Amino acid sequence: MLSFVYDLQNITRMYHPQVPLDVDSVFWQDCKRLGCKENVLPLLQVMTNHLKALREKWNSYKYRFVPWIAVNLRKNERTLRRVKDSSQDKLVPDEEVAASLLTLFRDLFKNDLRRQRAVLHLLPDSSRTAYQSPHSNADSLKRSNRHFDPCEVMLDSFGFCIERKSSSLQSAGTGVFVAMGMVPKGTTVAMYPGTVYQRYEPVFFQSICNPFLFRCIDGILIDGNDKGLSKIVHRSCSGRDRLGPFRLNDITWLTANPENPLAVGQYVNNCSNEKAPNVCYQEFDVQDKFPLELRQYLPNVNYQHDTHLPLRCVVLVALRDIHSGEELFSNYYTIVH
Ligand SMILES: C[S@@+](CC[C@H](N)C(=O)[O-])C[C@H]1O[C@@H](n2cnc3c(N)ncnc32)[C@H](O)[C@@H]1O
Repeated sequence: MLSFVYDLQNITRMYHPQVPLDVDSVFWQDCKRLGCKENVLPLLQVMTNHLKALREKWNSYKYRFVPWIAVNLRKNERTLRRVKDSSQDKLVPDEEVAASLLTLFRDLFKNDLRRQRAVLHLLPDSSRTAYQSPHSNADSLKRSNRHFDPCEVMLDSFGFCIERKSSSLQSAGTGVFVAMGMVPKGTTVAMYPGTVYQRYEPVFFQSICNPFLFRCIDGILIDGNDKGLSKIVHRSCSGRDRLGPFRLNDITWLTANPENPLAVGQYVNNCSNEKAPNVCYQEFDVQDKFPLELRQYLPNVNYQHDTHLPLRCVVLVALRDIHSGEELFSNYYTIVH
């Protein structure tokens, strides 16, 4: 045992050279009084640090560990979202979601006209005129002369904007907050970006150590991880799906400054018994009539090229009015009865 303790002390010395092992501390005196031949204080410090690191890792991982979910879900009743039928999962109609996205995407497009010349050139006259039409209010006039930050555009279009920053929950990493303005109940607050996999498509390697895999009710998966293999796959699929100058999806959500400011929904944290959910996920299939020039802001891409299915997106919708400074919390688990 003592040799084991001795080894650990040497390890402590290697990793914590600042820990004085032979200090004549009160603790060491107590150890000696208890008959210990070695100073176990550094050993205890190392063990405490390791246990702390392990506990943090577990706290962050447990939400993906199926046995933990099975045992604990019912204990945390508040963290469950229950819907009677999968058809009742949607809080607001698809038309409302589409209208919100179109409003924001049009404003983002107008804000970026200088870079959109090649696309603009190929649009029918009516659409081109609509994007280039003189603006009515003073704010929009200013915008026509200057390129605004996407978050400013969002604030102008929706009356609020969101941002990523350190979560208000301990050891929950990054979260998403309402940075400015107020989000009315039923509004589309964010989008869940990522590569879309049909239920039969391979996702094993991308899923390793990946907390960003979102499973839709029908089994479609969205990989919202902005690092590693997931990032490479998303970039590759996005580069593949181009139509001349028309980009059909957005890859800037993989960076710190997404062109579509909604595309940070993958960073929304799970609610807890203390923090009630204020947003919920809602699936949204992009229809063929969605304007080609605005698809460049869609943060999702199909893994498979020749799928005839509409592109699956997931949006987060406000469950109540959410005020500036509040963090967004969703339900990671929806139970369909
Ligand atoms: C989809 S990610 C959310 C973004 C994450 N916060 C980050 O910074 O990468 C899911 C992970 O966030 C962490 N998380 C989410 N909700 C949490 C909560 N209520 N308490 C602690 N950790 C949480 C867990 O590590 C979980 O695996």
